[in-house]
Amino acid sequence: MKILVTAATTLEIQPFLHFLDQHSQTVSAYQYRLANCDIEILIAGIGMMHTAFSLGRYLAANKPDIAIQAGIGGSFRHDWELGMVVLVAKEYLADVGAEDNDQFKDLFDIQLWQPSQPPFTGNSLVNTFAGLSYLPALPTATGVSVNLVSGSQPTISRLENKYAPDIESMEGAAFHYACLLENIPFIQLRSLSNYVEIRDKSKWKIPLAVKALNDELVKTVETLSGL
Ligand SMILES: O=C(O)c1cccc(C(=O)CC[C@H]2O[C@@H](n3cnc4c(=O)[nH]cnc43)[C@H](O)[C@@H]2O)c1
Repeated sequence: MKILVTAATTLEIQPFLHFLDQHSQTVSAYQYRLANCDIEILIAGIGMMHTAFSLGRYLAANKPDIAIQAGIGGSFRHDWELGMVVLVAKEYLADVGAEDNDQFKDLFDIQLWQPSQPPFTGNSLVNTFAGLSYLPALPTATGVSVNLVSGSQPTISRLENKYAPDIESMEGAAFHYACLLENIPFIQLRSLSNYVEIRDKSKWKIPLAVKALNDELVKTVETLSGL
């Protein structure tokens, strides 16, 4: 089995890379052999443009049996604790569109995209989890992907009213889009590093989120590898 693990930054999956260095055979840079699995790492960069380009280039030359995106993200849900890990079931592109005075309209609203045009289901990018031999038992979440991290009450309310999101990231939608178009079974794991609120970096819990994310990533890859 060939597994692709992709992240925006090395920092987010550093403990997983350490695990691979200790427990697998290194084939070449960012390529490992663990039990009966080939594992490739793709550090795609922050944001949807970087993710789409990196993944598009990778998937043009490779066909993994499963792709896993691992990253930290912001939570709209204040009843969810920071450090919790979720499985993202659907993604919205939440800041691509047009402003109409004080209203935001996405590309479906202004009919530049049609609902359910491939690979969308309605106006979202849905993971049916088809073709996966294992699915981590985690809470599922609805994600919004943005270019501009939300940090004002009007923006947060707009996103909550329009998409009812649980979490926010800067890459999830690009990952879903690429995997759906290429028919690659996929899993997006996100751990909650912060709440989506007026920006206060001092409240972020990045080390906690990275540890929880990587514990889950190791478990997932070990299970997929039959360990
Ligand atoms: O300094 C900032 O204001 C800032 C804002 C968002 C993210 C960062 C990062 O350093 C991490 C980038 C990475 O993290 C994901 N992420 C984490 N929290 C959020 C969020 O609340 N909204 C959107 N993205 C988030 C994101 O996917 C990036 O890859 C710094």
